[in-house]
This record gives sequence, structure tokens and C-alpha cells, in this order.
Amino acid sequence: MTIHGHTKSVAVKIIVVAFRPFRIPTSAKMPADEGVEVKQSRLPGAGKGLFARAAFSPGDIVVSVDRPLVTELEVERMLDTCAWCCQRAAADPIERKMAAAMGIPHGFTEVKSCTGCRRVAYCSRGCQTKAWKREHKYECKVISIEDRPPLPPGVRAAIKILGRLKADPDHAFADARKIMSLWPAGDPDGLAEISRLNQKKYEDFQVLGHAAWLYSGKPQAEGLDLQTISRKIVSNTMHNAIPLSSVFDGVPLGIAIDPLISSANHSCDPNAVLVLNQPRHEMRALRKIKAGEEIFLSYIEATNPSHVRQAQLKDSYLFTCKCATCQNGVNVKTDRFFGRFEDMGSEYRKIADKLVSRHESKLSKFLGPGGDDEGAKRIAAIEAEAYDVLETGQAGIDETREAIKLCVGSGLWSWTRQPVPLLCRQLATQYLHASRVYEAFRIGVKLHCEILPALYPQEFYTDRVLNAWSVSTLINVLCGDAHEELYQELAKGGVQLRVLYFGFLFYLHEHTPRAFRPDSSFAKVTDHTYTQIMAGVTYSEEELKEKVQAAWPALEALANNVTVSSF
Ligand SMILES: C[S@@+](CC[C@H](N)C(=O)[O-])C[C@H]1O[C@@H](n2cnc3c(N)ncnc32)[C@H](O)[C@@H]1O
Repeated sequence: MTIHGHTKSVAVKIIVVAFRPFRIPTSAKMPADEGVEVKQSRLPGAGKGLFARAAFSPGDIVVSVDRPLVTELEVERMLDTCAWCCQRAAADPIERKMAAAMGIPHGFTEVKSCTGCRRVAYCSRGCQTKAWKREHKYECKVISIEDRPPLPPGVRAAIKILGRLKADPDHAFADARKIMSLWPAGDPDGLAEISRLNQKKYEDFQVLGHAAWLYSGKPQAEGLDLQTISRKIVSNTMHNAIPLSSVFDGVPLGIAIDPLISSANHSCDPNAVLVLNQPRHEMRALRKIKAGEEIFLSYIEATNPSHVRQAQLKDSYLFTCKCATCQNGVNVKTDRFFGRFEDMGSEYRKIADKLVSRHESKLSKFLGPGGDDEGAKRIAAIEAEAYDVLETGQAGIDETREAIKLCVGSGLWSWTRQPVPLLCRQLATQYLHASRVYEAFRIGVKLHCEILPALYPQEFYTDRVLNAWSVSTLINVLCGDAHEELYQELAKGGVQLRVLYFGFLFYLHEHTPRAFRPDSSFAKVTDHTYTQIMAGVTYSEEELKEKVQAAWPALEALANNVTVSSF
């Protein structure tokens, strides 16, 4: 088979949204814990932290846990996702068909609901048995009551832990104590701080904790105050939750909490990242970590400017970040603008003036310290508008595109200063939903060639690998009959899609096992694709690599040509 022919055999229409929202991948792992230890953090007022006992190189697994101590699905996922291994089964028939064609697990996973409660589901007898033995027997009756609304994840976690505590206090208390000892609820100062920062949230969690105890039938266990334990577990589960999302498409699945992974403090310049290999959680080194160094994850998108990060950490996690980056002040890479306000054209100044009044109430959130002159206010107003488009969840293609144009067109934002990269990811997803394959491909290429390498220097970073996978599947679609005309037009301009496909195939083959694991479902899918495609070509890998190298500058030129005026 020739290069020209190869893609026809694997062309599938991609409707699965493979562009994930920009988020730090969130699953951790706890390795055999000899490599790490929990001790007092050097971050002021941050309590304990996770420390390396051995040296790690970039990409090394620092911690790996088969399954976190607690995982709880979102209420919306309880009937289409396995409550034990967290594998989702796509319900939409078209999504299912397409995912199955690509060998992606949510395309062929089947889940069956528990016949006792009909509130949770499992993908296999094995998962159901393990779940029953460990936890479901404690919650099945409690959650089955028909007129009871579905309970939030933190409450369900507390119900299971209370059940285990009642049945086997000696054993279960060790686990419960580990969760309770996490900050903030594990520390009287931490609790006082959260009630000061957000009294309502604090009280809500206390009420939910009490509800979990009541719903569990007011359990008692000798020597234990289960009411207080229930409140602490709900509070700490909600405050320290690691969000779980599906590796292939970023669908939010639920939350996890684990004493080891959850001991890692946050840094805005993390040296490790959490990767979910359902249901295994792994923490991987992003750079060299010396023995004795503290290991940090980022709980949020660390490439946001510092005022946005601080606001997000306060809103979601109720703390003020004391990491080294934040201690150094705001003049860090994430905060730097590309241009100066004085150079902003009059057209953009006028737009910014209008935005100043529209966003008056939230300008302070976007104003850097000491910057409240007219220029700073206009910049803050543009930023407020752009983050609004990102965060409301209501924006359409036009709004997202306009927000990118506003930032980059103003001359102050580069393509790599947030929220522009986040908006690009959003736009790519929106184009995909609208079946605008070529536009999604262009943005994906811009992300691959320019934006993501600048934001995440590690080639094995999961978001880079996932984006490469999206682009490769889009090329596949563009090589199909439906896009023949466009294909020829691109070829005339020097963009040889079928050759470039191999560039992505090789990239994925090399980096997926490192970003995830060789035995992860994602690595299996990319490996299968690689084997299938390579079996059908007459060239050797070396020959193909040479062709890719020669074709690559055309792809880079395409990325470079994605400018505000070409939108
Ligand atoms: C998941 S726990 C991490 C373990 C925690 N330090 C402990 O002692 O249990 C998250 C809590 O740690 C603290 N923390 C984590 N990162 C921090 C940071 N960068 N600055 C200040 N406090 C931090 C906050 O109290 C936060 O609520």
C-alpha cells in the first residue's frame, strides 16, 4: 500500500470530542510508597506535604495507586459509568459507534445497574464484587430510597466510610483518620480559616456531614464520635477532591481522594502531574526531582495569570497560595504581556472602554496590585471579558473567536498568554461539535506546533499527546472522500496531509506510553493504530520519517498562518 492509500483504510468520521478542556490532568498515583514520604511542608502555613525520598527524572512515576481510597462519581454519571473502575459507557448511539470504530473503551463498554439500589452501575461482575465487598454493601440500602434525591459525592463517600467504621472500626479507622487529617478540616486553624473565607460553604459541608450520619441510621461505634467524623470526611472530601475525568474526551466523571496523593500540596509551578489510567492514579515527574525535594501538583490550570490562579484557589479550595512562584510576586512568565498598553490601537481602546463599564463589578479581580490607572482598567476589562467567554459555558463559536481576536488583536496578548490558549481549545471543541473539521484541524495544529510546546515543555505532557491524537484523527477525516477538494487544495499549497499523518502517528507511538502507561487503554489504542497502519504501507519507518521531516515546515507554516486576521 502506498502512503497515498493508507488513510482510506482507517478513515472514520470523528465525532468524539477529543479536545479536552485545558486542565491539569487529574489523577494521581501512589507508587510503592518507598519513593515518597509525608512530612511537614516548607510552604508557610500549608501543613504537611509529599516529599521525594529518591531522585526522579522527568516522566518517572513518583506515586502510583491502583485505585484511590475513595472515588465517587458525579450524580449524572452514576448510571453510565462503572462505580468501581470509573470506565464510562457512552449512551449516545452515534458516539458509541464512532468510539468503538476507533477502539476507544467507552464505545464498547456496557454497564449494568445494581439490582439492589438501581442507583449505581458496574461494567463487570469483577468490578461489582470488589465494590460490594469493600463499600457498596454499606450504601446500597441508604441510596436506594426512592424519594431521596441523589446524594452528592462527598456525602456518599462519608456513608461508605461510616459503614466500614461501624463494621470494622479497627481497620477502617486508619483510612478514615488519614482523610480526616488532611487540611483544612484536619486542623483547627484550617477549619477556622475556611469558615472565615466562606462561611456558607463551611456550614453547607457541616450540614451535609450531619445528613450522611443521619441517612446512615445514626451509627455508633465504641470510642468513636461518628457524627464529627462524618462532618470532617464530607468537608475534607469536598475540599481536597481530585477531579476525575475521562482520558479520551475529558468528560467529568467524579472525584477521588487518597491519603497519599492528596498529601501533595499545590504549586503554580508544579514538578509533578497527576495522570488517570482508569482506575489507576499516577503522579509523574515533570522535571528532575531531587531526593528530599517537596513534590507539588497544580490543583488548577497553572498557566493562568497569578491573580486568576489565586482567585480560583480561593473559590474552589479556600486557600491563598504560598508557593514559591506566588511568593516571588506577580512578575512571572504567566503574567507578562506581549505588548504595552500605550501601543494599543484606538479601535481596541474604544472596545475596552465599553468593557470597563460592563465588567465594573469584577475589575478588581483582574487588576494587578497597584494597577488601577485607566490603562490597567482597560486591560483588566479585556481580560474579564475573555474569561467570561471561557467560563460561562454559554459562549458559541462567534463569541470564542471574538474573545481571541480581542486579546491577540489588542497587541497585548501573545497566543500563549492565557486565556488565549484556553479559548483556542474551546474553539477547537466548538468547531468539532459543529462538524467544521478543517477549522478544528487548523486550531489543533496551532496548538500542537506553537501553543502547547510553549506552555508545557515536556513532550510527554498528557494534554500535548491528547491534542496530537485529535489532530491525527482530524487529518484522517480530511483524507476521506468527503473532503477531496480541500485535500487537493492543501496539497497544491504544499500541505501533504497523508505524509503529515505519519508525523502524528510516530509522535503518538513514542509519547503515549510515556504520558500514560504502556498498558493504558489510550496507549493500547495508539499502538493498535500504529501497527495497523504500518502493516499497510510499503515504506520503512525511516523512509517515512524522512518524508515527514520534509513535509513538516508546511504544517508549521499553516500554524503560523492562523492569525487574528485569518479567523
Ligand atoms: C490536598 S491538601 C494537601 C495536604 C495538606 N497540606 C495537609 O497537610 O493535609 C490541600 C490543603 O493544603 C494546603 N495547601 C496546599 N497547597 C498550598 C499552597 N500552595 N499554599 C498554601 N496552602 C496550601 C491548603 O490548606 C489546602 O486546603
